[in-house]
Amino acid sequence: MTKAIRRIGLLTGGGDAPGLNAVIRAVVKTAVRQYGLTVIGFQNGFGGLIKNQAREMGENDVAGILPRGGTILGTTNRDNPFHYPVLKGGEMAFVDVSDRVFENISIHEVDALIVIGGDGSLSIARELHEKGLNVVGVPKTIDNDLSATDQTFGFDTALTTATEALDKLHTTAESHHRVMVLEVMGRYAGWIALAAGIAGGADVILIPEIPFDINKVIEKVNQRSASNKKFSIIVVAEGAKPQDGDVVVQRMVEGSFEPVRLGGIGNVVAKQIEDLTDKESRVTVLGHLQRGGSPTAFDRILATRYGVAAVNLIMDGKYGHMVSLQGIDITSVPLGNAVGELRKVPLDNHLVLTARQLGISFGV
Ligand SMILES: Nc1ncnc2c1ncn2[C@@H]1O[C@H](COP(=O)(O)OP(=O)(O)O)[C@@H](O)[C@H]1O
Ligand SMILES: O=P(O)(O)OC[C@H]1O[C@](O)(COP(=O)(O)O)[C@@H](O)[C@@H]1O
Ligand SMILES: [Mg+2]
Repeated sequence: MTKAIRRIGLLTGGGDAPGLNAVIRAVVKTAVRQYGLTVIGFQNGFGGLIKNQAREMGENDVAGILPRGGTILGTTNRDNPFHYPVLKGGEMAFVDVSDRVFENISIHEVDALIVIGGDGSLSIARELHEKGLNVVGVPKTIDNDLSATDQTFGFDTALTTATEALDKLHTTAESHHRVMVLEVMGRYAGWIALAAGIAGGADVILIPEIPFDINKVIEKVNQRSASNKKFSIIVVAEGAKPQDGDVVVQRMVEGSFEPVRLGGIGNVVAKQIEDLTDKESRVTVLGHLQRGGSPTAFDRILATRYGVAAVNLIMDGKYGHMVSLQGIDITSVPLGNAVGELRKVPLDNHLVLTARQLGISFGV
């Protein structure tokens, strides 16, 4: 007979996304009210599970956090228990410390763990499940590039922030007859740029999935000038690249599984526009503003539904699964599916087709 569930663990991993607190709140409320469980929150992603930084969480601890951005548990994009940095003879080495995770799980008598994270955190969750831990996953990323769910929470808020930025850039672009470039997040997938570009009325959208030709971008700007539209708005994903070049790397983050941080393509595009046209151009890099602030109503609802469903998955004994949005239903998929291929923008996606019909240029 399977052991009765009395205590569950919870952590948030990877880059934060608006809505994490809404998931935490829903997990605690459902666990406590519906099933009479005790919830242990591990702090700072897998770091807390490795270093035994944990605390019990009751309904009072989650009061008032629904509209708050960030995560009250803290997070990190380091601290992989299967690839953990330690100093050995003055040199940094990466070792497997996953046994510590099992020790701490046992210290807190946790029967099952909920991991809220992106492809990285969910990959670790899958490995821990393969090693015998009762784990379920909740998908998060503002990039919306997890293929096993129709949408991740955080994306709608990031999209709203990017759209508001485009609205503001429009008024100043119009006054100064300038070309305004907005660089948004999205290292492998251009969902934020694409959706915000349509919602914010951009003239050019540059995404990682469609390498661009700067001459085509300039052609669009010049066409607009010729038709008496003296300004243009360009939205570019940080992972966009020219057909004859590569992505622009901003920095390397030591100790990170994926150390490359992108950024700077907006400046490259703006400089080329100034060099090759008679227009002035300015760049805005939206950066982490997209990851901060209060989640939209859509993200609060999605995150809440995910949190409730994750506790139900545990009670159903569906370990090694992740909650997933399929159409309007919350279902579950194996963690293996969740961390397979990233969901990039297909070239025949309805948003791409809509943009093309509106005359928005993808720089090709
Ligand atoms: N493909 C992968 N397989 C295993 N671990 C990974 C992988 N990618 C990232 N990680 C680890 O997962 C953690 C979180 O990854 P990160 O990409 O920052 O967040 P997210 O969970 O949002 O994808 C980091 O500790 C990183 O070392
Ligand atoms: O937190 P950092 O190191 O600045 O990372 C920035 C990256 O994180 C993201 O915001 C989200 O990525 P994850 O979903 O993998 O956490 C990317 O869009 C961006 O490239
Ligand atoms: Mg990741």
